[in-house]
Amino acid sequence: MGVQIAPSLLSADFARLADEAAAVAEVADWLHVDVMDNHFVPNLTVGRPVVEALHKATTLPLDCHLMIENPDRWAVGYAEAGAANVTFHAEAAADVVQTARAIRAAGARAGLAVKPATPVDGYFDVLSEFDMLLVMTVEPGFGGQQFLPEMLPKVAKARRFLRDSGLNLWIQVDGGVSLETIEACVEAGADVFVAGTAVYGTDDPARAVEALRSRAGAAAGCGHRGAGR
Ligand SMILES: O=C(CO)[C@@H](O)[C@H](O)COP(=O)(O)O
Ligand SMILES: [Fe+2]
Repeated sequence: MGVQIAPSLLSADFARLADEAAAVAEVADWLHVDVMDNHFVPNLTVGRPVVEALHKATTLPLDCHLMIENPDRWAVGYAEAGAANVTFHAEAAADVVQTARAIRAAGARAGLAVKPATPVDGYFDVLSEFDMLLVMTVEPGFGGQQFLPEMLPKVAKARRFLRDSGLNLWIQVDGGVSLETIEACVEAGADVFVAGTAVYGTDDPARAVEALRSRAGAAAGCGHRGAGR
């Protein structure tokens, strides 16, 4: 599995989402859409109608990160809306396995996200139900926060477990990922990189994606687009 770069629209211009998606369409692997409900996190962004509209507006696979309560009820709707990946928070779900199965049955990949304070070990026994593990490298809720390097051992531990058990999941990192932090993430075992500020906070988002890919690819030894499974 190669390096995947997923620019986060959270740092884009919300009045021009289709244009912002188009700006990275030739160079990104996925487009990361942060769904926040103002309950699970103290911020409110977009929901299913915007995901449906984006699905029509871009060819990029949509990587939906649900920061919402009761994903057991709502997550499947994002798969039905056309998301390629639907990732929900372990802390918010009553039954992570049932929810993952519902997402997969609706045709999307399932992702499990953990907040910085949540140990990952408690979920090792359910990872076979998932396509991706998201290790948050900031407290979820806002873009532009400082990367938490103390999350890297969590990534490394998860990668070791996946290797030892022969499971083929992506490990995504999200929060404060930049040219300064991406190499350490690769070295810890991450292979999917969400970047908001480091992409849309620049004058040239496409170039920023390419720079992140080349730095991650150099550290991983395989950076070309489409190198994923
Ligand atoms: O899920 C989140 C925030 O909760 C992220 O996806 C942010 O959008 C990342 O933004 P940067 O830290 O890259 O600016
Ligand atoms: Fe996110």
